[in-house]
Amino acid sequence: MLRAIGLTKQYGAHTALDRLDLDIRAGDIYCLLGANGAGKTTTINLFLNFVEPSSGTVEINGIDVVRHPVATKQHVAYIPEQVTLYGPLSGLENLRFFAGLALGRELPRERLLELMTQVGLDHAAADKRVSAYSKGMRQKVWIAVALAKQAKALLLDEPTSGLDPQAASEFSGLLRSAADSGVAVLTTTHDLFHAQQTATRVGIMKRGRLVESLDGEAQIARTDLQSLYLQHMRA
Ligand SMILES: Nc1ncnc2c1ncn2[C@@H]1O[C@H](COP(=O)(O)OP(=O)(O)OP(=O)(O)O)[C@@H](O)[C@H]1O
Repeated sequence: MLRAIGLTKQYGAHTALDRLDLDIRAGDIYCLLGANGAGKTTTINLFLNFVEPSSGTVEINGIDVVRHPVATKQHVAYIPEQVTLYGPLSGLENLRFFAGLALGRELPRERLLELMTQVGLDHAAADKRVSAYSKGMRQKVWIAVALAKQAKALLLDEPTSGLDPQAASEFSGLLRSAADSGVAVLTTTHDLFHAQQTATRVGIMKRGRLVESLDGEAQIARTDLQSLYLQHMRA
């Protein structure tokens, strides 16, 4: 679903991403780890066509992102670190607006409420102004937009930064249910605990290169992720 082949991004003489190969399938939750500047956000930005590759290929659902940027965007939802919503509007009104933009049609209130409930926002919360929402609640609205859009792939940049442990755990649950319904998830994170709890696959990046891959929950569960991570950072 999310595929990178020899994906490389140069900024002048600096190689931000160096021949990345990734194949993230429906149902995967792929957590990309790495120090500041390792190339994680660059990877997400390439999938979103925010930047163009210097070489290599990037595909969503088998479609080339560079050649068909509009078609590929229909299959993907993106949740940035800082979620932008309209503060004076309620969560439900925000969902109506952003889901409407994504779908090109307005969803009825019952469907919007159903989506809000699905992401753990009850009717009272749905009708509250977003300016009173916590970061976790704001992210839930974006997950609801992704569900409304029936996105096949979900891209997230450091989604748990600034979330308290309970909100982060709820967020993990939402990612897992999205993956269980066949969504391919790619998320960057510095939160090793979140990765260990949530991922079905883990990649560790260093200076633009993927230096470690863990495949499957069993392998992740028996790995001391922190030791492995620090070992790579020290090497
Ligand atoms: N627009 C740009 N122009 C020049 N260099 C850039 C640009 N964007 C990113 N870089 C460089 O590319 C490298 C990778 O950056 P990237 O943002 O992908 O790292 P990251 O792993 O997401 O880091 P962080 O954890 O801090 O978010 C860094 O050295 C960064 O300075």
